[in-house]
Parts: sequence; structure tokens; C-alpha cells
Amino acid sequence: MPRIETSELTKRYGETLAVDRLDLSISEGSVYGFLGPNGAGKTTTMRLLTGLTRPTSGTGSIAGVPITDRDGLRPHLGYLPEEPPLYEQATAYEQLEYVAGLRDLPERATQERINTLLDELDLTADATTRIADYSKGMRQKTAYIQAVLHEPDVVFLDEPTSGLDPRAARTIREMILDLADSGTTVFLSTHILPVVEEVADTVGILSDGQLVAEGDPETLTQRAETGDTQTLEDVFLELTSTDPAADVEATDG
Ligand SMILES: Nc1ncnc2c1ncn2[C@@H]1O[C@H](COP(=O)(O)OP(=O)(O)OP(=O)(O)O)[C@@H](O)[C@H]1O
Repeated sequence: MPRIETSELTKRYGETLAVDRLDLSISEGSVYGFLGPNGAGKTTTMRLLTGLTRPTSGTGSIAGVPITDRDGLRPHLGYLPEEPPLYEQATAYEQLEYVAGLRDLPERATQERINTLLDELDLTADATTRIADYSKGMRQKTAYIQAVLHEPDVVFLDEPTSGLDPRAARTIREMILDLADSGTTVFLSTHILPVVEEVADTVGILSDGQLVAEGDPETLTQRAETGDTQTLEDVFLELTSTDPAADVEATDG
């Protein structure tokens, strides 16, 4: 059974069709790179799949649980949103222990896991400082740990390397691959295409709420007409262009 499955999933905000009849089927241990221009509907899709907003029509499930069953979904998913909610007055330790408590995680094993993750992300020395005094990168690291702490079946990551220095960004990329190796499904939305090329086994490109291409990066970047390889950026620009002249240029080039 796919870990993420949707059928004709649709979200409308007034006149705006933010997500338009989306069909997804993503398996266990897959890293799915979810691409699309600004306003394409990526965040709305993630909010639908994490139960934060309800579909206008269509259906979806995470690990077999319908996306309309918000409480049922909670143990199965982790979500790193673009602007993660953190308690400014708490330290990273307090924040993570609080989240572990909410999720009823076993105390001792969780404590060890928190320590390991803080250490891997070079955050141990700052883990007793208030989040209010954190840099953007330190917040991002704390929020990432919060999203994966309970070892969910599916983790949704919105720009996970945003604000991170090169070392931390590399650590996160390695962690994503480790998560997938251990069977977690990673749904990754980012505008940083080299990150997608490095970690994703499948790429989906969203444009105006519709999935306009999907496949493994190698197949997507292979030109059917010439047999040449183009970059993921070329493919992205071609498929999401709103200017017909740009399409011609891209195919001729
Ligand atoms: N709460 C809302 N109310 C009204 N319209 C919304 C709402 N949320 C999103 N939209 C609209 O839905 C469309 C998709 O927005 P969404 O935030 O999902 O795009 P995105 O692909 O995540 O963009 P970005 O890359 O800029 O983050 C946009 O036209 C946006 O204006």
C-alpha cells in the first residue's frame, strides 16, 4: 500500500484553484521531490496531506489513514513547515521534551534520540539557550528534530535547508537519505534543485495546482527527441513556463 495516496485531491480558495485534481501514489522509503513555481500549490498540498486544511473535493491518505482524520494522522506524520511554530521562551531541550511528552514517546529512548540529533546538527552547546535568542538556522534545526523525533512513517519537509550553513545543510541531506533507508517516506518541497537532484528518487512538478510531470530525475531530464540530457532546472523552466515563446526557445536550445 502506498504511504501517500491521493485521488483527484482538490482545494479551492474562492476563485483560486490552489490544488487541482492531484493524483499521487508514493511508496515506503521514497524521497519525493515536490517542485513548482511560487504559488503553484505546494504548501496547500502539504497542508491538505497533513490534515491542516480540508479538501474541497477528492480524497487522500497517509499510511492508510484518511487525511480528514487529523487525530488518526498525527502518529504517522511529521511536518516541518516553512515557518515552524516554536516556543520562544523555551530552550531547544524544553521544546523537544514538550513535543515528546505530547506524543507520549518513551522517556529514556527519546532523551537519547534528542541528544543524538542535537549532536548531529551541532546544536548541543545551544540546547539550553532560549529559542528567542536563536539564529534562523538554529530554529530550523530545532524544528527539523521536532518533525522527525517520533520516527514517523511520512515526513513533510518544506525547504528543510533554508537558513542552514553548508555543513548543516549537508547533514540534513544525509539525514533525509538515512530516513528513507530506514523506510520513512520523505515528501520534500524545495526550490533548491541540486538538493532534489541529490536526494530525490522521484520528482513531481506542480504548476497552477496541477501535476505537470512526474518521474525519476534521470528519466525526466532525458530528452526524448535527441537523447541528450538536460538539467532539472531546464525541465522545470520548460514545464512551468507561462510564456509560450520560452517553450519554443527551451525546445530549440
Ligand atoms: N489561505 C488561503 N486563502 C486564499 N488563498 C490561498 C490560501 N493559501 C493559498 N492560497 C492561494 O493558493 C495558491 C497556492 O498557494 P501555495 O501557498 O500553496 O503555493 P506554493 O506553491 O507553496 O508557493 P511558494 O513556492 O511561493 O511557497 C496561491 O494562488 C495562493 O494565493
